Amino acid sequence: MSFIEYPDREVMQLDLANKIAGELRSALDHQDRVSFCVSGGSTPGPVFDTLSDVSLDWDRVDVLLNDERWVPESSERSNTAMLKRRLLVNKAAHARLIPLYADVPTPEDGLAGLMPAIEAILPINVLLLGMGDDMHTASLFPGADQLGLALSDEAPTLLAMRAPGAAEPRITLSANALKTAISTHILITGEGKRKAYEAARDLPAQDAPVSVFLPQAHVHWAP
Ligand SMILES: O=C(O)[C@H](O)[C@@H](O)[C@H](O)[C@H](O)COP(=O)(O)O
Repeated sequence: MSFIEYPDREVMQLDLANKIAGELRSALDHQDRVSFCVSGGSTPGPVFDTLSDVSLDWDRVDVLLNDERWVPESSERSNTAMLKRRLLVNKAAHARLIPLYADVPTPEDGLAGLMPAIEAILPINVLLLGMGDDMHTASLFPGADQLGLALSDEAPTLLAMRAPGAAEPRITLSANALKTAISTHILITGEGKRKAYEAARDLPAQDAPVSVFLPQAHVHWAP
């Protein structure tokens, strides 16, 4: 595990984009296809902007979200729409998006159709996680209805998730699926998330789901 502190967000975003590009290129030297699993939310956008214009064999890269809010792409809350605006453009437009949303009423309705394509691209080559002030990551929220299962060895690859801290029903990769990652990066900004990260190191997974990834993660932080 490593904690990398940057003087400002722009330096961090550029450095992390370069690190991820290097890891993807290295994986592409050894595999026909590689998988890049990314967080939604508001923090990773500038990293995606930089990555989208990096030269690599994007047509051999499978991109998927860690999790998704169960909303259509027309919603401003859609992580899929954000990904299509910020990452899957320019050179990276040639990447293949593995969907994490389907136009059915609930995430439970979508699981069976979405799961096979995700299982087919595991293990993850490069994983980019975010974190909330409540120490959730992906949609593994403290107090979530299926958190225990999602953190367990028996977890399926994909689960529906509802939580007091989540504005809408979610779908999320399980901890097991996310922990297949060969390289894990966690991207956080601001004093609140730094304090949350420091607290998470000493808390059980049920209270700090992000903690299960810390031993193998490179945590990138800027004020
Ligand atoms: O769907 C989501 O919201 C994300 O996948 C989630 O896990 C995110 O990474 C954190 O909530 C941080 O979000 P911000 O980057 O917006 O603070």
